[in-house]
Amino acid sequence: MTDAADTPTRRHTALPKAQTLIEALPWLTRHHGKTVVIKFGGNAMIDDELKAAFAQDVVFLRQAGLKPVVVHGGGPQISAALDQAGLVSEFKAGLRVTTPEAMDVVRMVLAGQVQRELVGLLNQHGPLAVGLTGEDARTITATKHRPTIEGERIDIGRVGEITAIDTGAIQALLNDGRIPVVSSIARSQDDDHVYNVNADTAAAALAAALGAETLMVLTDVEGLYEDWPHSDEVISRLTASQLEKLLPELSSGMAPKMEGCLHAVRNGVTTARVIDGRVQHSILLEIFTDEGIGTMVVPDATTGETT
Ligand SMILES: Nc1ncnc2c1ncn2[C@@H]1O[C@H](COP(=O)(O)OP(=O)(O)O)[C@@H](O)[C@H]1O
Ligand SMILES: CC(=O)N[C@@H](CCC(=O)OP(=O)(O)O)C(=O)O
Repeated sequence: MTDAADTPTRRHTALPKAQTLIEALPWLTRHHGKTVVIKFGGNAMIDDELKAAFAQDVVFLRQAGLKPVVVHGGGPQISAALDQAGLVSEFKAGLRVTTPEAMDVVRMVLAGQVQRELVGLLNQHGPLAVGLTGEDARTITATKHRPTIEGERIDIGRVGEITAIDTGAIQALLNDGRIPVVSSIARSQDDDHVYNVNADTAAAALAAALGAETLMVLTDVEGLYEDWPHSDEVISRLTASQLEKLLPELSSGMAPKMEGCLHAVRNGVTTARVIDGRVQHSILLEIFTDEGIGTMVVPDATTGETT
């Protein structure tokens, strides 16, 4: 009698699965115990299936022995809520002009809606995710940010420039096996109010402060385009110095992302990657296979292969 495990059909389906698992072994070994900060952009949260796949990937990383920290955005969601409240959305230097009334909406949408939804999706897999904002346990402290446009410093309201990160609460959650989900709102070092911080900037600052191995930024394009918007040729790899030269040419949402990547790799993070959040399971493909896509930024001194 033939053993079921030996039937041709069984061999046919089981072997490719085993090969896929074995292919992941070097990456599992390399990343075990490492902290990965994942920025999930508002524009990448476009449909329910993608959000569910994102949650699966993050839980997979946790179960594979990595320490994922999620920092989420919510730009489009904030714009929709402001619109509903009859408040205008205006961006200057890539940042939302945030009046005190707009700040209430930003806080409500990020901490009360987007973060809650992600925590809920992650916790469908177990009691893992804990949501916090930069206000909690003084995780992110900021002062008023005054960007310079055409040589002039401008006032864009309650937008924060990060002055300090306290990683204590996040480290405690990681040590307890939890997945922190952080909203990019900072406590003010100057008054009792709070500040709106760009989520890419917050993710990069947290990655550096946590000594993360990887910063992964999920967005709604394939990576950094060489000649945007004229071509969709993706730059696959950049050193910190090469990126620094490109920064002045970058516009809109890409500027804070790439500034964040530069900050991260200049402050101890081994790689910073911008990847396409519209591709299901893009996190797993990036971490555990050689199918990595998107743009990878590495520190200047890196000569060896980093995948
Ligand atoms: N060089 C570039 N390469 C790719 N995208 C760019 C570039 N410059 C600007 N962009 C714009 O940046 C957007 C991503 O930033 P953003 O809208 O803030 O997304 P997120 O919500 O993920 O943070 C892209 O959809 C694209 O419109
Ligand atoms: C100061 C500032 O611009 N804050 C952002 C915070 C959310 C964010 O960054 O969301 P995305 O990652 O989806 O763009 C905003 O108000 O839209």
